[in-house]
Amino acid sequence: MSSLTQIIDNFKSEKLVPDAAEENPDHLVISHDPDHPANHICTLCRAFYNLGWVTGTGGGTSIRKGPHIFIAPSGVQKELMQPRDIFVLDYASRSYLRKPPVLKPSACTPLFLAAFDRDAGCCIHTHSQAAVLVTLLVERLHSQQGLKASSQCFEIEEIEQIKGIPKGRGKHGMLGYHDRLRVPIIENTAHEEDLTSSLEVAMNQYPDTYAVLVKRHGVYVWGDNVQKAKTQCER
Ligand SMILES: CSCCC(=O)C(=O)COP(=O)(O)O
Ligand SMILES: [Zn+2]
Repeated sequence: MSSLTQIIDNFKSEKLVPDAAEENPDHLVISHDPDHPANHICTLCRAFYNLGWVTGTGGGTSIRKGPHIFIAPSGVQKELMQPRDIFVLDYASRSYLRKPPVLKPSACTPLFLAAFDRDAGCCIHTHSQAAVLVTLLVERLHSQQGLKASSQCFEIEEIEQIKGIPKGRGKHGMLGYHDRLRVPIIENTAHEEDLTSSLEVAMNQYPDTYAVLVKRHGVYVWGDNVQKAKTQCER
């Protein structure tokens, strides 16, 4: 090591010169790798917009990579986001390592964290019209049958697509064609973040689920990694 490098390193280790990384956390979101979470969130949200899932600023995606959680900003057109717009949270301390100026982190953040607390690697929230329609249909069926609103759940079997859904957390393999997929439905709230406690209750009541429907709103889907969350959401 040259003596100059050594002097610089000594200065850095004594914190006499701040690391460039400490001064400017942009390195956390700037990468040429398309699979870097900051790039991946933007690519996924553009695709989800084209499916009609995140229109009108609604919905979003969050990815966990190592100690970091990457989160989209709130109230922006999700299909137009750039990596520089992405927030980075330290999962352990729940403190922000990078906050883009002016923007606020997604209102879905506490719900995304509930999925990460269940070992998810990615959580996707959509306002898919199919998801909203399912919640309306189940609501109608329940009221026709005089059932309690608090116990609503979408159940389906003998449909090819459920073969792409894992049996459950800690369980080996995927559901079979004749298995029954159960997706709990929670009541909507006026503010997204207020959904957190009922989402957590549903996650505990249905420990095998990888999705929770939100009545008259949309769906949260998570998976062990980005690919699994995306494909499970598409089903
Ligand atoms: C018009 S969207 C209302 C809030 C909402 O449901 C949502 O999913 C948006 O979350 P954001 O990430 O934009 O805070
Ligand atoms: Zn929403």
